[in-house]
Amino acid sequence: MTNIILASSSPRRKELLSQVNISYTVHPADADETIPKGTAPADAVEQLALRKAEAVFALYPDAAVIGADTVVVKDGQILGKPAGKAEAAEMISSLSGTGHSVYTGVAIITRNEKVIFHEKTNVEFWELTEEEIASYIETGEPFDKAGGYGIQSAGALFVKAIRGDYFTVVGLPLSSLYRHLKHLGIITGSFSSSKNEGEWINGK
Ligand SMILES: Cc1cn([C@H]2C[C@H](O)[C@@H](COP(=O)(O)OP(=O)(O)OP(=O)(O)O)O2)c(=O)[nH]c1=O
Repeated sequence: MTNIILASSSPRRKELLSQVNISYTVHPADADETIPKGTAPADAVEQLALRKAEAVFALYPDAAVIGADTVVVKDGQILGKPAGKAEAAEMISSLSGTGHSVYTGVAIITRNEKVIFHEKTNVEFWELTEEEIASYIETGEPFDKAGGYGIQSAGALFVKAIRGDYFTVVGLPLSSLYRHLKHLGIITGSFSSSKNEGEWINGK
């Protein structure tokens, strides 16, 4: 059985893999996350996911390593994590009352295979008041999240409609990841009732 390693520091990605009882450990990737200006969103998330997976695969050549990257795209512009309150306010205001896309790229690397894919989910926000935006920023939620919001927490209140996999927005498209892992023979199609919490093997 191939060991699965999640190359991520994201507590959400870890929680998501635990939710579906896939056995795994976590080793955050130390990868350069800069991408050339003008890179298309789908290419950007795939390249970054691959970089993260490659960085960790170099340490565990017998494992199946999963890397992922998420960005928000509004009017063709890629929004990563806001650097401060002003940028968070700018990002969330730009999403208010309109639609945007969330792209998550995933790379799976094993000794014999390298699979890279992305999923896209469209999200529509209600019109938000300045007060809502300001008080949301005070919660501190925006700063480690692409686009400055978390759909899985209070950011849920901004969402009018969603089309696509919810989990792509949270940071790991679970059902397509499962299908790829099964296709590669890394997991089987059977489910276990015991929850796997996933040990940190580095960092946290
Ligand atoms: C839009 C959105 C993003 N996010 C998160 C998912 C990702 O963790 C983060 C985007 O940053 P990423 O760079 O994709 O991931 P990360 O830095 O958190 O973790 P790592 O690179 O170590 O894997 O934004 C949410 O949690 N909820 C949301 O609704």
